[in-house]
Amino acid sequence: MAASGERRVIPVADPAAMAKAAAERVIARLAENGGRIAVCLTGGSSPKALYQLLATPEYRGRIPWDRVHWFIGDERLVPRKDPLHNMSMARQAFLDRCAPAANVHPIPTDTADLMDPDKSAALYENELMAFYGAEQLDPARPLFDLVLMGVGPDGHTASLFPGYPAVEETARWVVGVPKANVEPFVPRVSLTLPALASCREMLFEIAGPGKRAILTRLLAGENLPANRARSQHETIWLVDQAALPEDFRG
Ligand SMILES: O=C1O[C@H](COP(=O)(O)O)[C@@H](O)[C@H](O)[C@H]1O
Repeated sequence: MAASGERRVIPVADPAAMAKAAAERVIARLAENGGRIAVCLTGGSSPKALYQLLATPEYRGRIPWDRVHWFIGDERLVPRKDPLHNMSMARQAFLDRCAPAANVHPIPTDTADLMDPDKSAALYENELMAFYGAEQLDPARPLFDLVLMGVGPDGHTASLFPGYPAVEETARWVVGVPKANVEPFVPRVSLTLPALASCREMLFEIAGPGKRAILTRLLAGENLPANRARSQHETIWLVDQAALPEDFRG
């Protein structure tokens, strides 16, 4: 196991192998906790194959669904039916078929007065604090058993974009992200680095040739949000061959 704050890069062949490797890590991490389990999901395209795999007979029976609670690391303030809605993607891929409805914890986005990122963030922060049972994170008792993450082409992770204040937040668990340098942009809500770090494992999935340029910068140590997102315990980057820069290929 990697020491606190360290990151381990695990190369995999392709997106299918990545989904399988990620699914095995999910199962192993869930098996370590005999009580109530908290998983923070991610949006984007990268985790979809993993989510679909978790609903297959091979994996479905290995997950203690009644004990696992599913949160989301960031959300766009769009209606639930919008394809950009991160939790809806996870619901369609596996949660709606497998998880008890009460164990799915979406960021609220679906009423007109909640289309305000700060309001939505405050509500989700309250929900997380109520679930955790405290308003301060205790390093000895992580908020999440597992946090899944992805990397955007500019080095953002969750909805923590380079150069925007949300990346520097140290007190809040969840913040509104009213703007960022992406087009088209819709207001977002994101867990902060301290909240995401409060986990036993942070697992990134990074795949495809479109990720190679940003991965080269990240592996060179550039100060970007995805490089600053580290678990207090174990941080794993699953990277497929197409995304891996030449220097790191075996
Ligand atoms: O904007 C987002 O992008 C990142 C990366 O997404 P991917 O499609 O490149 O995998 C994702 O982690 C985040 O949840 C999402 O809101």
